[in-house]
Amino acid sequence: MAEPEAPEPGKEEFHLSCKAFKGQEAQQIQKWLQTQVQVSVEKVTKKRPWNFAFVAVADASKLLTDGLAFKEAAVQVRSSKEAKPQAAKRHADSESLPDAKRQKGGEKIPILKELRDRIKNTKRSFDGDALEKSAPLMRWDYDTQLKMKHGYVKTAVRSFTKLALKRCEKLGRAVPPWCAKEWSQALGAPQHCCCLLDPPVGAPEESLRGWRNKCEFTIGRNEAGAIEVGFILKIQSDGSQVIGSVQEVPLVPACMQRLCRVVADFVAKSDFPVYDRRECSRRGVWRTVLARVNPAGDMLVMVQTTTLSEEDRQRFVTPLVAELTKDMGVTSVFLQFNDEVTDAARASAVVTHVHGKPRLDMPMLGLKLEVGPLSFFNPNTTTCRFLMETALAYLNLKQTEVLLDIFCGIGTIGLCAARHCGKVIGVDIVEENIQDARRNAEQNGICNTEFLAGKAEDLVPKILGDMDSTSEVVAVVDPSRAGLHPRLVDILRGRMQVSRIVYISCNAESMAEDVAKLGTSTEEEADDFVPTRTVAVDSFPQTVHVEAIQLLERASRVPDPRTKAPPAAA
Ligand SMILES: C[S@@+](CC[C@H](N)C(=O)[O-])C[C@H]1O[C@@H](n2cnc3c(N)ncnc32)[C@H](O)[C@@H]1O
Repeated sequence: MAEPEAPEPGKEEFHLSCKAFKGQEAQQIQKWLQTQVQVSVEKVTKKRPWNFAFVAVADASKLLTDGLAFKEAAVQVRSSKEAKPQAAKRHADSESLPDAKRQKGGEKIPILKELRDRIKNTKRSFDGDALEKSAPLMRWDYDTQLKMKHGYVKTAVRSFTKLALKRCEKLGRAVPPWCAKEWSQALGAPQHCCCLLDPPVGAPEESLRGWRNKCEFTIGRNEAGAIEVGFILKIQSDGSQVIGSVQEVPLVPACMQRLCRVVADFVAKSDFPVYDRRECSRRGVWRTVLARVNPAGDMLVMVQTTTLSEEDRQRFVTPLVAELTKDMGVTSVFLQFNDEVTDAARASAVVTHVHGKPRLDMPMLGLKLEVGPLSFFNPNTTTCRFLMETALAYLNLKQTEVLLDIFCGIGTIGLCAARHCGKVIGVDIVEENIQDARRNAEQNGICNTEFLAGKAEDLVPKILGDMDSTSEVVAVVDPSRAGLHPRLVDILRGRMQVSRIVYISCNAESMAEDVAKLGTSTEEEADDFVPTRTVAVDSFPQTVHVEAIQLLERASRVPDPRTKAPPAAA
């Protein structure tokens, strides 16, 4: 974080700090100084997240009185000269920053896990704007962000052995060899890591901003009560929400920022009210807007309302479509009806295609993929390519192998991998994803794929059970944040046809739990998995999120780095 600009020389300058300053604007501090403390203010330097400010005042006597308080919280006052030597310590002291870790070269890299935990704990009482909420890493340059993410994934890799040791103790079994310190040392892995860690894959300069290809905006009211289309900032105790503008949010592409303004104007002028989310009401019409954009700038938009009669629907659909399709690149418009308490509609909610093309083209590694409003697609088109390339390198497929693409979405990984292997079998719980995957295979002339809808934990045992024992299977798993179902872990570990697993995760902490389980079955003699290589891929610049790719191989195929002994016969 940049230090605040110091006040001009020659003025009486003070460093004020107070926990209630956090989230306040400079004008609020200035107003308090003038009206409550009654000092004449020359200058206030303060940024919103900081809990401190630099002020220059004409008469310091009132500032230096005991018991100075802002919103009933004590204010500490020091002269700026006195405060300066503290500046280096301030990163760690500030309530808004995670503890920093000093690297060998003297550079300080904040610890991402602490920031993530802090954000999780203050979710409901968040007191900032949409920029701070959705782009909390903005204050660090991108190089530092990438180091923070690499460090976070490294911490997760370090926990593989700790979690495996705990599990072995619980199961009363011996610890697998890859947990030994000597294993890590012989491999030349980073300290306390049981496997190699590749350099992180970052986003290119041109896609550090406006990278989201899909956003879901809420239609509601901002702090001042005006209609706003943007991100939820706060949920109040009565169920109402405060919506923050996305006009300054760097992850949102300019076309979607414009869309939010256009929809807000349209809603403000419409005869239908905004949906009131308070528990005592839960009435109204306008709820959310979903937008997807492709690299060509074509946009798909889905507007969610409560269920309307055909007559009411007709009253606003034509003018809404006219407004949306004026000059924003909107090529598809959908409506969704949702009468649930939350805006997360059920899979059975009615979705109607009301204008334009029914699908949006998403090019990927030479393929032409198509997505609908509800299909899953990686939210960052640029880094999705890097993610696919890295996953393919980790998969290292052979023509004799079958790729099991578990949690396949619209088939992105499987379709990119299809020409490198004998067959792809994809599984996803969402029927629309599977239909898209089949259509995508057909449109790209890919004939060696099969996509099945259902729960992975139910379908994968059947798929592997139907294969003969000599089949060579490689699995790629890309689950949601919760990680793998225990039944899926057991089946992947227990079926010897599965020789490698490439685990793609948006939550390295749940992945670590699964890696420990895949590496330690109840049977000590079993040929369990060994984590062999990891990499962080940053698909989410400016946010606290990162993807990790982990390769796991059967112990019998991994040479022991301590003895350089060849792998045991598979
Ligand atoms: C992180 S996405 C992965 C998408 C895909 N691999 C890609 O590259 O675009 C997780 C996917 O898991 C699916 N899913 C969630 N729970 C599931 C389950 N129990 N069984 C099968 N699929 C599931 C979701 O529908 C979603 O498409």
